Amino acid sequence: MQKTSDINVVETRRLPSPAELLAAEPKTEAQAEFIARTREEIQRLLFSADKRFLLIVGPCSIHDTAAGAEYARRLAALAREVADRVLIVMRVYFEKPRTAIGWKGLIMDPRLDGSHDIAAGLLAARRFLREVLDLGLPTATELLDPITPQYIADLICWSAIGARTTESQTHRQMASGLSMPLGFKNSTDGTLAAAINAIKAGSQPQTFLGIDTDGRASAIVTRGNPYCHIVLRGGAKGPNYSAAHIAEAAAALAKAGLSRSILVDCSHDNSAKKPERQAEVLREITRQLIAADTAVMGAMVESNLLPGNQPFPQPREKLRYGVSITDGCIGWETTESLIRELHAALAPRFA
Ligand SMILES: O=C[C@H](O)[C@H](O)COP(=O)(O)O
Ligand SMILES: C=C(OP(=O)(O)O)C(=O)O
Repeated sequence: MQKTSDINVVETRRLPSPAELLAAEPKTEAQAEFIARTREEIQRLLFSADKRFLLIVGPCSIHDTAAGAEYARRLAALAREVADRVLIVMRVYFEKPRTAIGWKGLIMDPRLDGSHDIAAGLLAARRFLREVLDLGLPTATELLDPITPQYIADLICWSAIGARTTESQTHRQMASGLSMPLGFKNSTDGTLAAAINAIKAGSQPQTFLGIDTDGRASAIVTRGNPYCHIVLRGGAKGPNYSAAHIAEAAAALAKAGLSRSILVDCSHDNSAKKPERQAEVLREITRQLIAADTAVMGAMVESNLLPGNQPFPQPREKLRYGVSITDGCIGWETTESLIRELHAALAPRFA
């Protein structure tokens, strides 16, 4: 018979089922309690009276878990110092959405060589998340492939749907079944409508195709995620973190009957992809926060051990330790002083 399917498929590699991976790298009772407690704290910060500031900070992507762990240790110590006014959550990003092509993250290609050993990537991701949680540091990630959550979502405290996928029904349905507070980024063109529609869809019950914990194709029936919100990340026309932009976004949310909770991503088009500009974005939203009632509940910053980024692909042995291979980041020294500055600037809120 004439072949009509799999014409462009070279190979189908079986992966362990989610249940098998969870059994190989199980979460502990203490980790489960920490995750549940932190998700509740984040929910309170975003949607009710907790005045603390939510700061999601960390590398654009984790490509070297040893450097990631060093970063996590430094951040955990600092997080404890500022915990009275700032809730710090580490960016632990394993899946990278690409504008066109490029390395798609540790889960998809853990050896950074195009071998795409996804089974090893999923295991590395779970191991690394558990390491971060054991430091007492909450975890944040972008969920990109709709199958990934079955393997790692139980270890995630906050998640994002990225600017390139906020308009996707598949991702909105996935969000409706996720157990953690979740931010939809505004679209890459800077418009808010897709994110607002995504919050509506993500907070409703949905039925869609997915896999169960044994990896069997299944109809997944969800309850709706009540903790969806928007993340402003700027767009093709420029940044969207000014007081006027925030007021406009808050009005659009209110008009749609949604809660006025906003996070600002200091990176991406809010910093014109110039990592050092993130400091100015964070300072500006802190000023807004102190000056008046604002819908901004927190921010996101891309930071690594060392500043900037480095070209990739290149041979692994030539990569500089602690430097991003995706978007440019601020380095640890700047990160530390910026977080201390934020903590000091927030004092009037707690007077
Ligand atoms: O945060 C990461 C990047 O901005 C995103 O993955 C897109 O990257 P690219 O435009 O380099 O493909
Ligand atoms: C890809 C990211 O952001 P955005 O979806 O806003 O481009 C990111 O935060 O890594």
